[in-house]
Amino acid sequence: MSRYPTLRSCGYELDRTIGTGGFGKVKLATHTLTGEKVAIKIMDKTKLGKDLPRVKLEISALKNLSHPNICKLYQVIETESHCYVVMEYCSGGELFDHIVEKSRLSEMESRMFFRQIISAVSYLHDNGYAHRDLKPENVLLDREQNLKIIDFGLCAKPQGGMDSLLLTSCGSPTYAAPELIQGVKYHGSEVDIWSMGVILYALLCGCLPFESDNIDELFKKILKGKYIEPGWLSSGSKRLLRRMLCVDPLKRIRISELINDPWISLGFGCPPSTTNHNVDRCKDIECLEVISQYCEIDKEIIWSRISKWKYDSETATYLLLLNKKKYGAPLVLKKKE
Ligand SMILES: O=C(Nc1ccc2c(c1)CNCC2)c1ccc(F)cc1
Repeated sequence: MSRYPTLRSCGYELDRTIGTGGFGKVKLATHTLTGEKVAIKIMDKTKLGKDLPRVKLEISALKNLSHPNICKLYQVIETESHCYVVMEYCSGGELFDHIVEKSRLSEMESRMFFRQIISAVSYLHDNGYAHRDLKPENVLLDREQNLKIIDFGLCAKPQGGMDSLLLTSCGSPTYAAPELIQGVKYHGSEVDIWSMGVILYALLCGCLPFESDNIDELFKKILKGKYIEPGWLSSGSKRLLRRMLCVDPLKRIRISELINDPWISLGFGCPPSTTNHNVDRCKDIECLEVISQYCEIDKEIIWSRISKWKYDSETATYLLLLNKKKYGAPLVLKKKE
């Protein structure tokens, strides 16, 4: 009998563990009705303690966000003891492992991934959020090598909007901006730009710009902002890295300049897309028809329930059917036993 009977009764068949973190573990699972694979973050609420607000924050952020490069939330299941967060499965795993496998990426492949990060982060900032924990481990790949940002447990949506200052020092020091580790007030958008610079460096160089086993040494390196520029870097990529890994947040490149930087558009002829993406909130008659036939309920009634976006089993079934449609899988639901 599986250790999580709730999940089986909620329509998921659990598979192997694909990730573990401070909050709990992530297991691969199959959504029985659609046969789609999902990733389920399993958290023991009694053990979460001070981290419980982080989980709530991540869930509320994900409910408001819908973008092709942000990992999708399908369903939230809460019991007395556990919280289960059903997410989009990113079968390509961590971008970090992809870089390590190839030791470093070509300028073109780095640019292809980095444009997707820019698109996701500019969408985040336009919606008043700062991620604050951007790092290669939080950037996954789906089956078509599309990039997906995860882990919004440290994201901030400052009341006063993106121009108001934050103080909480958070995220991993290796990727954290100088002002964040100094504990001075900072803008969420500016620390995200710095972390994106660390990710771009990792893509192009296959290692990290600031590293040390000793935390004080690491802090000194970050505050100095000096890093090695390997010989293979083009002048365009060196210039961009210097603009992103700029110790003074006031002189650091802004997301609007980054989008229009010539290095970012090389070979693409246009800047990354920054249009608002709420495609998942659209009314898809075909998917509604499939659910309506399965439940034998009128599709307008189905839509009136789904369009409340409660992230319950109906939301999950609808979004997973949308997924199947997107990559041309047959729109069928498994017959009731
Ligand atoms: O899909 C996820 N992780 C994942 C998927 C595939 C693989 C891994 C992690 C790691 N090993 C290689 C294969 C995932 C998705 C959402 C999430 F919040 C956390 C993790």
